Amino acid sequence: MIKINAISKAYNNHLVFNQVNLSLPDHGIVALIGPNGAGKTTLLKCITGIEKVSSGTIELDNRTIHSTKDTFHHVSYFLGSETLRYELTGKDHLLLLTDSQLELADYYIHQFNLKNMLDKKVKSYSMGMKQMLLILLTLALDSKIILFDELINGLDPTNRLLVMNILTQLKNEKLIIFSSHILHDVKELSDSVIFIINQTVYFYDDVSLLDVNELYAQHVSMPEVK
Ligand SMILES: Nc1ncnc2c1ncn2[C@@H]1O[C@H](COP(=O)(O)OP(=O)(O)OP(=O)(O)O)[C@@H](O)[C@H]1O
Repeated sequence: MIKINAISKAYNNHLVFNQVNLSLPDHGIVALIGPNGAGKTTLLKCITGIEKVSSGTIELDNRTIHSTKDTFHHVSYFLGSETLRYELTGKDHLLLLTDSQLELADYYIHQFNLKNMLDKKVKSYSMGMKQMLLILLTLALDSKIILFDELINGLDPTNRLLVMNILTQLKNEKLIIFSSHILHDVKELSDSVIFIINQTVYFYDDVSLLDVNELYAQHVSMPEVK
């Protein structure tokens, strides 16, 4: 469904990744890992069409993605809380949804126990509350492809488990790609892994055959724990 053909991406003269080829599965959970600044967010933005690739192509169902217009009905994404309107309440954000999306939103509001916070303005939300509102909105769009940038890093253990359970339920029908620095979550949640390091992108299609900590340690020097 998503096919990445020899893409390279540079910001001015700074090369982020070079000659990447990937064929992503049409459903399942893919973790995106790599050190700070490796290019995880950039890759997600290229898949959404927010960022243009410098060369190569990304295809969605055999059609090249040129901009967000090409992914609008197929890809929903969670790329940070700056997309929220701070003077509006959580409920105001739901007004953007269609009737069927609202129905789905109601289901997730119940599952995540979010009812109480929705009447409050987003500016009064904690980081985790903003994250939960974004997760709610992203899931309610019911897209076939869902991208989450640092999805669960800021959630408390209850919300983390609730979100992980929902994603596990959805993975048979959707492709979910989430970036994370928490290797434990990667092992627990994902079916496959994209690892970005030194401008190179590796894809491991079966996480059960992979030692994620070992992979990371092979490429990134880690300080000793004192
Ligand atoms: N809009 C931009 N203009 C110029 N350089 C950028 C831009 N966005 C990202 N970069 C650079 O591209 C590289 C990759 O950044 P990116 O945000 O994709 O990394 P990341 O893997 O998501 O990092 P982190 O784990 O810290 O979130 C970094 O060197 C960053 O400075």
